[in-house]
Amino acid sequence: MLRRTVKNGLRASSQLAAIRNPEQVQQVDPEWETARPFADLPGPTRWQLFRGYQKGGQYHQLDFDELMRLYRKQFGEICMIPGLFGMPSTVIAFNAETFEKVFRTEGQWPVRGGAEPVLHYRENRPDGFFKDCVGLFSNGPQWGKLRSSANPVLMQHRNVAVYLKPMQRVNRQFIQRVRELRDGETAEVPADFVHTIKQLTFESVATVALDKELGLLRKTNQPAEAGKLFQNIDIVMEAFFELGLKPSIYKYISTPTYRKFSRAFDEIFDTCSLYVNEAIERIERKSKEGNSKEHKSILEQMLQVDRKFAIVMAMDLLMGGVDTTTSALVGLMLNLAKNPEKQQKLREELLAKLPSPDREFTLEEMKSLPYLRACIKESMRVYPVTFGNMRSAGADVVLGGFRIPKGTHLLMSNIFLLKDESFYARPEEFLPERWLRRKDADEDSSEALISKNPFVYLPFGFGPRMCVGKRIVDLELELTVANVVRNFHIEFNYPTEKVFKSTFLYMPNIPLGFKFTDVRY
Ligand code: HEM
Repeated sequence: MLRRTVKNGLRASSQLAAIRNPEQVQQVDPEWETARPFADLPGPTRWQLFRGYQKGGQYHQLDFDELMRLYRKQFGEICMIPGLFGMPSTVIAFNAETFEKVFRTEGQWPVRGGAEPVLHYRENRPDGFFKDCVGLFSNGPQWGKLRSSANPVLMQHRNVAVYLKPMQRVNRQFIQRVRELRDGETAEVPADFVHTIKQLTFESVATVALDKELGLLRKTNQPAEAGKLFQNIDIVMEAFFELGLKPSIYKYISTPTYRKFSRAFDEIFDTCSLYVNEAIERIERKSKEGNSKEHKSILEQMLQVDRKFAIVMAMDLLMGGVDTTTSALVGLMLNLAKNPEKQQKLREELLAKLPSPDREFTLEEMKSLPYLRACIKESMRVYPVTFGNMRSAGADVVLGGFRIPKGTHLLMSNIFLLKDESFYARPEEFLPERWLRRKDADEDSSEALISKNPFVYLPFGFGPRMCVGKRIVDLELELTVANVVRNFHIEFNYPTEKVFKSTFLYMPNIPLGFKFTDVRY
């Protein structure tokens, strides 16, 4: 194999450099010859791990981040966790220099593991529907082809305008729903409010992926098949973490969890196909009537690639876009509730742009809300949505002084760095100011408050494989939080210890009895 120096690749200064120049990878690390062998990586033996997971063992029933904390304490900044029962062995790394090196050498088609249950289902579907279109959770050239078709539709700024109106409508329904749900006396919403937030994020993604308002936020007459789709996405996500993160024999014998997962997936497939077919009819009808929109919807643009692509993308967007955004929104509402002076500062920024309650944001207005953006960024630092990022090594690299062969599964966990004083001053505080540029800043901002290393904070991943929903989620979070804060004072009068439980994602784990009182204009 042709081996070149890795130096140039590691010097690249921006994410774009790696995206534009995949040739920088496939090189040999100059430290390789002197590094320690892979087999010397610290970590538990298979037996210690197996024992540890049994009842009474040290790893038994630990939350994901408790487990990470313990591994780090026991084995240091990099360790090797052997695979059990068909799971791949995984190297876990906790420092930013390692992350940078992995991302800089990830190659043209970065490989991310962890989605095996989805791939297993799709590759084994009897009708072979997914044979030549496995979806964005695949790897290699298959993924590369799909992602090149998805990027121009989903990652372009000019397409953001397409989401604005439907998301505004969903937002109006959500505000109305909060008013219906809150208690007449206490103004608190019910403990299961997370369900309503999930409906909101589901509706928001569906307006993009299916070009359809599903009506889940309505008080009555919620369409049955939309409710079923919502439920099935929930089932799939829960089973996905169970099958993907815990040792399981589902690839060899269909376990009850796998059967539940695949049944839900069958129904998701049927409903998404139905909605896409409806959309095709709608679009054709409009076109015949000479009524086609100037700006094509996302689904119309995906249908231009082909029908199968549109269906698979709709499924992937629904899977990727509901729990993640729910977690981010809950975190942000909690941070604003617990920091009323920051909430008020945000409200002042919003009301300065939109002094009247019944007007809606234009795209132009959305562009100049620096404090809102800072609040969102800071909230995902305080309450991260994922524990970090995953890759398979794209080349032979030296990490933490050890040789890591190409293809090794890597889990890069940044959760501890986000709360580390050497990266973020006053790390436990919610300080949106730390993300403001100098011109928007005040006394609470300081360059010293924020990490200089761009690899510490990567909530949406990195490079060509980064979150394909990034543009959607930016608009969705900005619009939703802006509308909630200009309509309501948010309070949360309960403790916030252990608010989130971590599996692969951090999901809310306590009753969410937020108090919403109307803002008086
Ligand atoms: C706050 C919300 C969100 C967060 C924190 C988030 C985070 C991430 C991360 C970390 C990745 C992996 C990136 C990498 O490997 O480099 C990812 C991938 C992905 N996300 Fe998101 N995401 C969010 C919202 C969304 C939304 C709203 C959608 C859909 C509309 C979405 C769809 C996807 C898909 C399909 C992938 C796989 C992309 C690929 O592998 O090519 N995500 N996301």
